[in-house]
Amino acid sequence: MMFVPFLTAGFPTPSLFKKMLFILEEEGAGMIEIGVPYSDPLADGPTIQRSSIRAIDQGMNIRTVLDLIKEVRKEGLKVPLVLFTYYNPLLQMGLEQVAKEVVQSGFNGVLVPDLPIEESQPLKEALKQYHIPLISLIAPTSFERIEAIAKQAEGFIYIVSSLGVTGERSQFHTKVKQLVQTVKQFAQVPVVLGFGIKQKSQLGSLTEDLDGYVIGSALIRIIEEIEQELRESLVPESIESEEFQFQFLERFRQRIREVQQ
Ligand SMILES: O=P(O)(O)OC[C@@H](O)[C@@H](O)c1c[nH]c2ccccc12
Repeated sequence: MMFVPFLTAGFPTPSLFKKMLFILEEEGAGMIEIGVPYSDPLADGPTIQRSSIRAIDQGMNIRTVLDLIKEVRKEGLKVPLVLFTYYNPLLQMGLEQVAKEVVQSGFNGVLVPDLPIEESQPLKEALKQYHIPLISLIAPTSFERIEAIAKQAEGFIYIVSSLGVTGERSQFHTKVKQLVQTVKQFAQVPVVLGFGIKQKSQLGSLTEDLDGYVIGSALIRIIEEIEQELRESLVPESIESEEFQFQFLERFRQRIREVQQ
């Protein structure tokens, strides 16, 4: 079962974000989703939105995210990375340009949550020249639509466990098992599940049909908690200090081990 963390790029600071990518790789992440913070995030719950606001305040946008990833690749990060972004910033940049820069900066896939499959052809074609898959999201919907999306999927399929926005949930929708099995039946690529997962153990028997699980909001909350703890105990140290970052990353590593249990 592949662990697929989601991080908002540049949160809580660009330097800690970069270092967390290396920790996630060391701790066994199979792939990492990198969220470009966006001011009008229709599918993001409150936790992801909070992290986006802070990242935007620190200058994060599609451009700076591509640059950050180029840096971590130069520094030796190997784990596959998926660019997670809304469609508008891509349209503004121009799809041809996006495709070129996505591959140059070292991303391995692209996921655009507000791009319906019916409108995805231009981006898919642009990315195809560089062999970059456009990842499909599947939410609870009709059998026919699941079949259609699953059959054309590239890279992997991301199943959204429930309708609504991202965020931790205490229980999954009762139909999730059925949804996962339906997707799996048609999929030619790996299938991962996301939305509302705090820890691997929560998946129970779903692990039998899945290839991976995504954890987003719970990780953002862990980051906020560690930051808070350290601000209270290391009062004079700034978040940019070596001591703060060292302590932060040690605690982060520990928590990453826990969510994979
Ligand atoms: O936060 P959660 O509940 O762990 O779910 C992952 C999710 O946040 C991440 O994959 C994501 C962030 N923004 C999105 C928009 C749509 C679909 C998925 C996402």
